[in-house]
Amino acid sequence: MKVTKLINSLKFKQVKPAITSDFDITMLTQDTREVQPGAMFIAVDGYHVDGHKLAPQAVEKGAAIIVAQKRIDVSVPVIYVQNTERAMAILADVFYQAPSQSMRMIGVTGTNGKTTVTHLIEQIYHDQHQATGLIGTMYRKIKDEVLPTNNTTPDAITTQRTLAKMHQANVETVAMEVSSIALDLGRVWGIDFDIAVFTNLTRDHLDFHKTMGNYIHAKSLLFSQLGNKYTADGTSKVAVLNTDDPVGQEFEQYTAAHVLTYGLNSDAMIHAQNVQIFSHGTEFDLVVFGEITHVTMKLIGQFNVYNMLAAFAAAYASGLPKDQIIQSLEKVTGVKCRFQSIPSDTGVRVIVDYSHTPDSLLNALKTIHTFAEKDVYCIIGCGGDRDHGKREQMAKIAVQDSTKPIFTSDNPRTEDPEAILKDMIAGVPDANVPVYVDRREAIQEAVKDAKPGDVILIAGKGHEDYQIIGNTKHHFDDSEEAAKALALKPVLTKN
Ligand SMILES: CC(=O)N[C@H]1[C@@H](OP(=O)(O)OP(=O)(O)OC[C@H]2O[C@@H](n3ccc(=O)[nH]c3=O)[C@H](O)[C@@H]2O)O[C@H](CO)[C@@H](O)[C@@H]1O[C@H](C)C(=O)N[C@@H](C)C(=O)N[C@H](CCC(=O)O)C(=O)O
Ligand SMILES: Nc1ncnc2c1ncn2[C@@H]1O[C@H](COP(=O)(O)OP(=O)(O)OP(=O)(O)O)[C@@H](O)[C@H]1O
Ligand SMILES: N[C@H](CCC[C@H](N)C(=O)O)C(=O)O
Ligand SMILES: [Mg+2]
Repeated sequence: MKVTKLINSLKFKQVKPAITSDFDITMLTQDTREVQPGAMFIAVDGYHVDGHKLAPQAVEKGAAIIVAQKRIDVSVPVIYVQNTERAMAILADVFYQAPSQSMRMIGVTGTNGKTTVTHLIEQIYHDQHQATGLIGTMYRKIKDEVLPTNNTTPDAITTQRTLAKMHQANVETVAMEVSSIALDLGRVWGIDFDIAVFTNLTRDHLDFHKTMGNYIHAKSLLFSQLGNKYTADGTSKVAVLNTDDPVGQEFEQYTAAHVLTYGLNSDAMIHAQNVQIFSHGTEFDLVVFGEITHVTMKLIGQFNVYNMLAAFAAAYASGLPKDQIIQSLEKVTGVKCRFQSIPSDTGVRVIVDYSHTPDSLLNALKTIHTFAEKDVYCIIGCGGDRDHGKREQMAKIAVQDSTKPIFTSDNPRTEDPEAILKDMIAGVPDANVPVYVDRREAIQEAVKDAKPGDVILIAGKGHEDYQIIGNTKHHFDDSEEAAKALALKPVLTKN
């Protein structure tokens, strides 16, 4: 793409020295390690490194022009802007030819349920014979092609590049997780969302946002940035809000789009009633603008009723027929390592779950209690370099809502695993909870000890196939460890 086209897309800037002849930009990047000849390098002042200091390195590697927000001394032209992250979002959208405008973009935000809801949405549109795309915690997915990801919501350039590939592959609908951190850092400024979904809000990421007020504000940006588009052909913008959550009610005020509300409360436009939770599924009556349909789903738990309602509402907002959406949702068996049982003939049910916040842990345990007959083990740790305040809370929930809590390590990252465990124990000074720093040992001991009829929840790491100790990722997979431990137990003979 010609450099002048990119420069012109930035309304307010200074170019020094002025460009005298137009030339081609081969790539956009914010990372010197990726620079190729003819690149536009965007300098970002990050948490660890200031990209401005690395601009000379980018030039050495062939960058043809730099975007900066601080004065720098380099031998190529510099585009000075107020904020390079905002410029990056705009430039990436223009460079990749605004792919989000050609596809139905559904953004999902909230503390818990984003990965689940995006997968449910993907399933619904897949069943409509639409080509789908997905961006989220586990991967980026273009139809059936799975690409790795570093972040739940990647940086603006990676996201726009991915969206462009999706558009080239004729993807029609994209379900995308939008994290509060991404919203705060402006990673999604360049995306034209059509439907924005709010799941719920409870404590998380306070290491980053510092206060719940800042956290809520970051989440609200998805709705305030949605804009408005009122048309008669069904392409209008819609904010899908869980109004059982007071934060969802608050967000009604922040959006100029149409609002579609959902929840268990009968005030919501789309709501569920008569919820019945079983050990292998959930049933409820779905009420859509007064019309009732009985739904039998394979996903377990009240929290999954909310996820179903969110996905249903998003698809309904885009104009899909109610009965077809329900058919898709009824057949979904689950999302990887979100409340997923490990098959075994031992009579012990092991459930791997990605609950790594107080609220999600509580929901997972409450759900287990609706069907557990005997002991409930809860193997739980807390991530290092993350909010310290949630450690005591999660420890308390494990002790209060399971009969056999076991504390262990999650991803200690650069923290001392023993110190993280101490923070957890401080939340339950009077409880005598077994502690295994080694997560493998915690799983082995629980499985060895459990009797038929018991349930073991292994919480916090879900699909992660690694454990981060220091700065190194070691292979570790809760499901794999649980299966190995279960294989050593006697098979239950049925009379
Ligand atoms: C706190 C945070 O969000 N950090 C993100 C940030 O990293 P950073 O600020 O530390 O970057 P840095 O290392 O200081 O580098 C600054 C700049 O210099 C550049 N650089 C750096 C080194 C070099 O040799 N050359 C170079 O050009 C970098 O490309 C960057 O542009 O920019 C990086 C590139 O975009 C992100 O990958 C990184 O996410 C890290 C991995 C992370 O862990 N983020 C978490 C907190 C996060 O974003 N989580 C959310 C929520 C998850 C959820 O709940 O589901 C998410 O969306 O993933
Ligand atoms: N609607 C919900 N309300 C509360 N808890 C939920 C909900 N949906 C899922 N959970 C719990 O949260 C865990 C994570 O679910 P999921 O991965 O769908 O959320 P997420 O928002 O994508 O999380 P992350 O921020 O880590 O990407 C699940 O394993 C489950 O225990
Ligand atoms: N996206 C979340 C995931 C946390 C998962 C948990 N296993 C942990 O490491 O704390 C984060 O990076 O905070
Ligand atoms: Mg997720």
